[in-house]
Amino acid sequence: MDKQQLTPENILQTGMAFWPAKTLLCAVELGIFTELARGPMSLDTLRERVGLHPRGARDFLDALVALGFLKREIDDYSNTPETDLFLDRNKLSYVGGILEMANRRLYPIWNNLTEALRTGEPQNECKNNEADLFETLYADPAGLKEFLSAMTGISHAANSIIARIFPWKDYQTFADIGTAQGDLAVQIALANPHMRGLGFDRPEVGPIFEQYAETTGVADRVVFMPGNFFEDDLPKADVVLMGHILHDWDLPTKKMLIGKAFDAIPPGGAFIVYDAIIDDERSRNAHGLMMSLNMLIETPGGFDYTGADCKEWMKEAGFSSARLEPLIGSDSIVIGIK
Ligand SMILES: C[S@@+](CC[C@H](N)C(=O)[O-])C[C@H]1O[C@@H](n2cnc3c(N)ncnc32)[C@H](O)[C@@H]1O
Repeated sequence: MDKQQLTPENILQTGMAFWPAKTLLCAVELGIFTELARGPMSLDTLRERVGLHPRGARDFLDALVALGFLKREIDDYSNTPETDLFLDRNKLSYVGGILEMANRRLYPIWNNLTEALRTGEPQNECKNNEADLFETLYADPAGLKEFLSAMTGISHAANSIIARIFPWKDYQTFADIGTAQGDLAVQIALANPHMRGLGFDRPEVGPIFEQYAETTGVADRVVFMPGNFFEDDLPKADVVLMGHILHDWDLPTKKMLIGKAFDAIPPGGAFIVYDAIIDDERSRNAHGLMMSLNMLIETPGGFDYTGADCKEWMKEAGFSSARLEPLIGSDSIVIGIK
């Protein structure tokens, strides 16, 4: 290619991408979208409600307009249809939990990516102490709530699709392993009134799961089972699911969990694995590859993997077939049939 046709645009946009990211994350932290969900507001009213100094307020709000997250008509600011639906904390459709966690935890620890790349060591709350991440986060009730809500935020869109595209009519029961707040279990139950299931997770998660199942109206068909997948067998069900579980752990643990899933389902049963699965050529799913870098920063041995990797591990565990199905964005599922 002629050098004159080259531009540095992609390089500069990516290098400076923390500007728009941090602008949006601050807006979520400040509750801008929740405030504007009450109705359009002038600069001064909004500024006072969320506590902004006059100096940066106008540029901040107009930057959010220019980024496509707010609208401004005459002198009033309002949410866009997307920010009103997904970033108002008072709506069940809120996905900002993942952005709150990104702002408070991931943004500072990603500042140590270079160190993680040089040492191979986690850079989060478990840096230099070898503690279990979940035990550490869940020791603080606010940390527990933030993490579980973050999981709903990052998984909700894919959960709704899994609840619709899988042939649920052929099955009766499911067990979602490492269920967090339980959004996948809830979406399956909402979309498939004949299905009954459970969410399996560490005991601390129980009350938040149960409250979510109650609020969403499926508590009669979706229950919580406390457990530890290192010590316990997995609950028996026609379909076992693991969303964002395998990527947290090293290869021997991944294989152990796949083996436990195999033992938990009957012949003909299904095991659904769901992650930001990397394309087999490892050259297109940038989000999946960076999710793996997030596992480098967050865990001692976790990593994301390709569909081919996962299918091979399933076959090794005894599954008779395994297939990959893309979901939305960078997410895919791998379905193993026993
Ligand atoms: C990355 S989150 C994934 C949550 C959810 N499946 C999703 O996709 O949004 C991992 C989950 O595994 C759970 N978990 C971690 N260690 C566990 C263990 N030893 N036994 C059971 N669950 C565990 C955590 O509490 C957390 O809910």
